[in-house]
Amino acid sequence: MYIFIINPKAGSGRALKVFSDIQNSAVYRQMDSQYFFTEYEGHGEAIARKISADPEGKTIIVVGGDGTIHEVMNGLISTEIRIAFIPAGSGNDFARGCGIKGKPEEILRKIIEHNMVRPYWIGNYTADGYGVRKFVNSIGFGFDAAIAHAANQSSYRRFLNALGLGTLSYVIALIYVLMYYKPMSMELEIDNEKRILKDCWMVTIANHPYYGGGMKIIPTAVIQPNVFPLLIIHSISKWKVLALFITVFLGIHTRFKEVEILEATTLKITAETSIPFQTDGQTGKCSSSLISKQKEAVHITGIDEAWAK
Ligand SMILES: Nc1ncnc2c1ncn2[C@@H]1O[C@H](COP(=O)(O)OP(=O)(O)OP(=O)(O)O)[C@@H](O)[C@H]1O
Repeated sequence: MYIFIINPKAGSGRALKVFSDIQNSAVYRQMDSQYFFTEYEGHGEAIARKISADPEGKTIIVVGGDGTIHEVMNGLISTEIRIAFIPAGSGNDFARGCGIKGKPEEILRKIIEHNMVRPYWIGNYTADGYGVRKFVNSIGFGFDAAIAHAANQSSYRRFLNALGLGTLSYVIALIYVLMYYKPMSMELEIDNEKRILKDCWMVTIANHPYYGGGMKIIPTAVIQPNVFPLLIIHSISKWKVLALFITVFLGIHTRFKEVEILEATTLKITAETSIPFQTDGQTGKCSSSLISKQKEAVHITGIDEAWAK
């Protein structure tokens, strides 16, 4: 049984058009399927929780953006269920990271005909000691989270997303946040080794390279169990941060001496003040967080042959 979860708001309404095209396709008519539209923020999580309570023989097909797949993964109570993703959001970094390519109908055909599955290890995090939540693409603390927050709040984001210029809204937010943002003091405990960074701009952990609608924030990130890469930017001038972010688009920002890329199995972040954070583009604030990888992989289907393992 294939169960679609569609976010009608994703991609400024694009998910509705994508799902309507899917329903008109020949492949959809052959499928034993059901569908649910999300009706409010967090509804994707509630639907996924209910479906995955009885996972046998089921595949959830998410039609939406990174926020929708984030909700669905957070709702899963079993990793036995298969997950497929048809990108219809404005960023779609999860699809890039997993090698989900092609037109919606082609992806649907791969889901039902190729039957290939790839394990994917999502991340766990806590914020201020509250229950464990999951991140699918990345979690970031500091400057990048402040940018994501400003972009999410902006009036121009919807308009630019509708024109397919989602990354431009990120760039505008970046310049705006750069004007007022001040680096923070953070204590990092990386696999039990403590470091105090007095002038820390950002710390980002990624399950695959893509971020902010196609930027390769950690170009070397690979889908793997147990270990995650973390990128730290600290002790850098404002103007150099701007230069650094321009080079993110070329993937050469990691050559700056102020950029460190490490690997860890656990990371604890603490700060005296509240730090902005973003998980898969959704934002919040906290003064402590613990990050690790979920032990069991989730099973992703609908991927390109070259990516299947
Ligand atoms: N019916 C709804 N009304 C309002 N918001 C909704 C509804 N259903 C889901 N949402 C919210 O929509 C938000 C945005 O969804 P999503 O991130 O998938 O799309 P996007 O922002 O266009 O894509 P991306 O994150 O890839 O840029 C999610 O955080 C989700 O909670």
